[in-house]
Amino acid sequence: MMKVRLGSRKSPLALWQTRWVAGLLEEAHPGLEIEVVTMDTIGDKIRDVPLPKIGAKGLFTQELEQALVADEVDMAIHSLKDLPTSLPEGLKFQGAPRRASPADAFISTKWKSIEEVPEGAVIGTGSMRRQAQIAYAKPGVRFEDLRGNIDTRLRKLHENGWDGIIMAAAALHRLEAQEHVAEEMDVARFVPAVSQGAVGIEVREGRPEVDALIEAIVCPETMEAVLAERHFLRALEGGCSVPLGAHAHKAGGAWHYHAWVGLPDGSEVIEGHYSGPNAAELAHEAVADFEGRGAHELLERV
Ligand SMILES: NCc1[nH]cc(CCC(=O)O)c1CC(=O)O
Repeated sequence: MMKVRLGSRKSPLALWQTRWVAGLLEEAHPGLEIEVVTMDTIGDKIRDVPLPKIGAKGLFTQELEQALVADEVDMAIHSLKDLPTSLPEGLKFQGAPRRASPADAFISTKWKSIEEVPEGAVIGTGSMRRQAQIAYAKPGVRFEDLRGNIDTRLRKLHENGWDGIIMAAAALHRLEAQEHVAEEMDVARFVPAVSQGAVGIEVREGRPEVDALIEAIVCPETMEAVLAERHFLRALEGGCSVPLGAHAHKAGGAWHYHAWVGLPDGSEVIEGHYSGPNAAELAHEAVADFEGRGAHELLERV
């Protein structure tokens, strides 16, 4: 009988995701023994500084990667959105189970939808992408930085009397906090972050027995989507936190790819839609198109 150690952050969302992966692995491999090893990351330890100001990549993943390299865990379980597109030597992104909703959720007790929010309203978000997309859709809205786990964010919404906050819909579903959601935002307007809603499994290279365990729980359609989205981020990334979204999904037998970059104040935006039989090819098409339209130069101004 084989045993695997899963590395996880300690936040309620991270633990939910790790236990979900553990359950899928147990179901696929009866008799497999699983241990969950929890740890804090820099992102967990530094709670009061806006993430872009901390300035490093992999704020929520580095300690898990160190545990992988040190052979203290066999798999690191991440919100795939938090996993940088370039990984340390010897590590690889090996798989993702079926993705949940990639959408953002609007949370408010004052307004039923982001559309209703008036000029001068205050929205809490720590994400440059969310700020840029809302500023573009709703000029005149103001922003406050927001960090912390789900409970902290909901508490700040109420304490500060803000008009709303934005969080990943998947996170709220997983923690059964949907009652707070005013609206699941339209992904056609508010293009999700790369890999939002997906859980990613990172492993050491050269361990085929571990790869084989993961193979059984991977969703091929999810993998095609998230790899295509990660390609766009990797090609265009200017800094540690960028106002960039990419969303690939399959519908009606074809892949649809939507890419977005903008300035944080929403004053300039580049957006593209691509369709075809293969998500990876659409990602390459999107990168070439965005490069030709000055996306690197736009992101350098952020
Ligand atoms: N570090 C932020 C982060 N990383 C992953 C999630 C949510 C889960 C997901 O997108 O898969 C969140 C919170 C949020 O975006 O509101």
